[in-house]
Amino acid sequence: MKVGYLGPKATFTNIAVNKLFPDAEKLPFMTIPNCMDAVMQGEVEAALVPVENTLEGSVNITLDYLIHEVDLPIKGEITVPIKQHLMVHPNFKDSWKEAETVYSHSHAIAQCHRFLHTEWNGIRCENTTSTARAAQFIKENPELKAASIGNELTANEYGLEIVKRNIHDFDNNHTRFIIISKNNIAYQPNECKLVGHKTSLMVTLPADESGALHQVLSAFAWRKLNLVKIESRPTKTGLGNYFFIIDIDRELDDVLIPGAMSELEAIGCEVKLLGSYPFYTDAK
Ligand SMILES: O=C(O)C(=O)C[C@]1(C(=O)O)C=C[C@@H](O)C=C1
Repeated sequence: MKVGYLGPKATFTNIAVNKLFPDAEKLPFMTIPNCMDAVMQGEVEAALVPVENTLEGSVNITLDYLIHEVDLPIKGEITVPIKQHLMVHPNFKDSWKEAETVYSHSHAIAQCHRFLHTEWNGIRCENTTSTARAAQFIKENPELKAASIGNELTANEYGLEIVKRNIHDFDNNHTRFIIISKNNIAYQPNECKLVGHKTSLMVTLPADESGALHQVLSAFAWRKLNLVKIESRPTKTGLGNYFFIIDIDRELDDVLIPGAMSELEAIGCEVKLLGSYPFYTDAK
C-alpha cells in the first residue's frame, strides 16, 4: 500500500505514518493539499495529514481543503506527542546565538512562542511548509546564520545539531493527524494503541435562526451522544457564515447517529458525514 504524508522525510507527520503504517510504501508530499490531491488522483491509497495541535489549535488548511476542495472520508486518526528542538548546521553550532532567522512550520513556531519571545526577542521567523523542510533548507544553505525548529529525527536526517532541546511552551504538546482514503484501510499499529472510535459530521445551520445551535446540540444531548469536539469554520460565502465540525466519541451506528442527522436535516441544517473511524494514540 502507498501512503502519502506531509514531507519531506522526518516530519512529525512522517513519525505518525511510521506508527500506523510501518510496512507501507511512504511517499512525501510538500504540502497538505498535495497529499490530499494524491489520494484523489489515486497516486496513493491513503494520506496522513495534521489536523489539530494542543497548543496552536486546528490546522486550518487541512480542514478547509477537506471541506471545500476534495471529497474524501476520514478513515482514522492518531495522536502523537510533539517535542520541538532548536537545531543548526554543524558549522554554526558554537555561534548559534548569532542566528538571524529561525525557520519552521508556522505551528511549530507558534508552539515555541514563549521561548522565542523571552530568549530571542525580535528574531525573524520564516515559515516553511514543514519542520523537516526547514531543516533541509538549512542543510542546503550552510552559509546562512539560521536555525530551525523540529524533532530529533529531523536533526539526524539532515545532519543538524540540536542546540536547545524541548523549547515548546507547554509539556502537554500533542498533534492529531487524520488518515484520508477512498477505501477501508488495514492498519498495522506499531508503538501505538487503539483508543476508540469517532464519527465526524459537518453541520451547516439554517440562515440566521434564533436558537439554531441550541437545537443542533440538543439533537445530540437527548440521545446521550457525547461530543468530543465542536469547531466552527467559515463557509467562505459571506461574513458571519460558518459551519460546524462535530466529533462524536462513538462509531456510526444504525439508530442514534443517523437519527440525530435526520433530525438536524428536518430543522433545515445541511449535514455531511465526514467519517467514522478508529483513533489511535502513541503507546509510550
Ligand atoms: O512540519 C511537520 O513536521 C508536520 O508534520 C506539520 C505539523 C503541523 O502541521 O502542525 C505537525 C506537527 C507539529 O504540530 C508541527 C507541525
